[in-house]
Order: sequence, then C-alpha cells, then structure tokens
Amino acid sequence: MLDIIKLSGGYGPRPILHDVSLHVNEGETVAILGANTAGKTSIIKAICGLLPRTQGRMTLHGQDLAQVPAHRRVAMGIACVPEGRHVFPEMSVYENLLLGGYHRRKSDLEASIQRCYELFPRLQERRAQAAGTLSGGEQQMVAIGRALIADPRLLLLDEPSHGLAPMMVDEVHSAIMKVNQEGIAVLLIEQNVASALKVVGRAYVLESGRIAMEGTADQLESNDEIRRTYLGI
Ligand SMILES: Nc1ncnc2c1ncn2[C@@H]1O[C@H](COP(=O)(O)OP(=O)(O)OP(=O)(O)O)[C@@H](O)[C@H]1O
Repeated sequence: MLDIIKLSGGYGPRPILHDVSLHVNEGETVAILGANTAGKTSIIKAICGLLPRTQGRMTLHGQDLAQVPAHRRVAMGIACVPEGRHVFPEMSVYENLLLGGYHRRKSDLEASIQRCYELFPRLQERRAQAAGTLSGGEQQMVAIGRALIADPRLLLLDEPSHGLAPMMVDEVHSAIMKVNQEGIAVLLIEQNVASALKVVGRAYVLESGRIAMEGTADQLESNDEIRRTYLGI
C-alpha cells in the first residue's frame, strides 16, 4: 500500500534521512524503531507531506505522493497521531474528535464517532469534558480517536506510549491491535522496543537516518544485536 523508495531529506541543506526504503502492506502492522534523533519522526512527517525537503519516491496504492499536499494525503487515507498528542485543551472530547473528520460528509461522522466510543468507552463517558483536563492516557485515546475519524487506511502513530503508565501503555497498544483488526494498516514509531515488537508483525530499525535492519518481530526479538542494544538482555 505505502512504498517508500530511497527517501532522503530533512529540514535544511543537511539531510536527516538517507536512502530510506520501506513499505507497509494493506492491513499490516509495522514499526520503526530507533534511538532518539535517529529520524523516526522525520519519516512520519515525510509520509504526511510535512518534511520540508525530500528526495526519492513515495507512493500510496501506486499513486505518486510527490505533488500531493498534506491535507489531500488525509483524504487519500493517511492519518497521523502526532508525538505529544496535541489535543485542543479547551475543546471537549467530542469537539476534538470531530476535527479529525473535517474533510468528511457530516452524515458519515456520527457513525465514526460511535465506532471510536466503542474502541474507547472512556471517551464516551467524558465526551463533554475539556480535553486538557483528561489524563495523559485519555488524551492519547482522543488523539488516536481523532485520527480514526478521518477514516484512514493507514494510521501513523508517533510514540503513542511516551510518558504513559505501564497499564495505559498496554491499553493503548491493545487499542492499536483492535484498530488493525478492523483492516487499518498501522505504522508505529516506538522507543519502547520490547512492547512495540509485541504489537507489530514487522519492523525496521533506523540508525542515524538509515535503515540498519529489518525483519519480522520474531526475527528482531531473537537478534543478538537488537537484544543487546534495545532490549538490554
Ligand atoms: N523542525 C526541525 N528543524 C531542524 N531540525 C530538526 C527539526 N525537527 C527535527 N530535527 C532534527 O532531525 C533529527 C531527527 O529528528 P527526529 O525527530 O526525526 O528523530 P526521532 O528519531 O523521532 O527522535 P525522538 O525519538 O527524539 O523523537 C534530529 O537531529 C533533530 O534535531
């Protein structure tokens, strides 16, 4: 579904990403793993059309994304849950969710919001509450819910477990698996390698803006270098 071939780019003349090639198949769950500043968020930004400089080829369902602006990529089926959640604190949970569907027909939105409440019943209980007053984990649910209201085929998640208590991490990861069971492909960025490998089928390891390794979750979990460097085993 998503094909990235030899993507290089960054924010100025000095590239951050170097010849990154990766793909996500329809309905797959894939992770990009790597240390701080490896360039994981920059890949997500490139996919969303928000990385200022890019070279290489990127296609979604075979369609070249080079000339497609960020807002049209959402309509094509790419939705992003950004690092740090970025909910609108003074707006209610319901209003935050609605924002995710700005490009959709009003008549389709209520059904999507109901689906989101089924996934996160706590959001239904708190639908009228200002999003800024929710716990970190609940705000993460709003951010994921808002992306789902866009009705994506590919969901990009940038460190959804960052700063959450372990129980919340499990809840967010099980929600990601449920989303995937509905047929939505997931590209997940995580620093928590051990828990990410429990959620995804495949992963890429990014080092200094280059893909250093790739494989199935099982292959990576049993790789000595991964165990030493990322799993501390
Ligand atoms: N807006 C920006 N302008 C200039 N440089 C940037 C910008 N955003 C990120 N960078 C640089 O790009 C490099 C990669 O950052 P990126 O956020 O993609 O890494 P990351 O792997 O997601 O890191 P982290 O896990 O810390 O979020 C870093 O050296 C960072 O300083």
